[in-house]
Amino acid sequence: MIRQKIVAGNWKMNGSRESIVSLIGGLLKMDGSSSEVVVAPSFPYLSQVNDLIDGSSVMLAAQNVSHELKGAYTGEVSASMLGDFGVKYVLLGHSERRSLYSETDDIVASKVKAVLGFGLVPMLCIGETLAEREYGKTLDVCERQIQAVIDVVGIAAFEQMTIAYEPVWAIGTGLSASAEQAQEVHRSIRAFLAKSSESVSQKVQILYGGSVKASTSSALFKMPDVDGALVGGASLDAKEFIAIVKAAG
Ligand SMILES: O=C[C@H](O)COP(=O)(O)O
Repeated sequence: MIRQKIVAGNWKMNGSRESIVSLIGGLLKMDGSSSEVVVAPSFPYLSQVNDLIDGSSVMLAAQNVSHELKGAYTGEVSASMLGDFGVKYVLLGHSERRSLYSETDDIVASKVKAVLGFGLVPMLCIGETLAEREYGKTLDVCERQIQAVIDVVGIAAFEQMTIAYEPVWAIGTGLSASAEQAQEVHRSIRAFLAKSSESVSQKVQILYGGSVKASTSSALFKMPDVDGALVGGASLDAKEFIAIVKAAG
């Protein structure tokens, strides 16, 4: 099955009104791409970015959401609010949220449910730490993180989702997984999904994230089960990010 590639830039807690005008200005000069290009600014900039990308094919993502739908939850942002600002994708379960903000598999699953309820697309981030890889637990961890979501929303919901495999040891370290290492895990994730539904496993886009750069991206994108990239640091540089999008085709 042919799956469209997605190249998503997770800006994390970076940027200003000014830097965003220049970054999006750079991205909009890009020639047409057959891949879907997505940017994920911090909450305060969603509206600005939504205006700047209006009329282009660039899509908007949020980096987090509340699992609650509305009410007395000071400081939280709901899925319906994200929908109001043109958000299509929501990153969920990023390892920084899991490790720094104690997001458990159950919390991530409830966020996925909230996001799906408003017609947005969860981008479910999964991946193992270095210690887990060294103990041979990579697949156990990825499968546990996915199963927690299947248990709450069901396998069919994965047709409306994307998965980002991001080995924690590769995030922000400059140590990208090799294309072969990524392919091996992506293939196994798809095989795991196939145990619940073959057709869903073939449709779901599985992105790789972790120190993706233009120089390493072409090899990654040649892998049959790598359907794009979730890019952190390199997405803050328009030239580098465009080069990654071009590598995706
Ligand atoms: O969401 C993106 C990942 O955390 C990757 O970040 P990175 O490209 O800076 O390693």
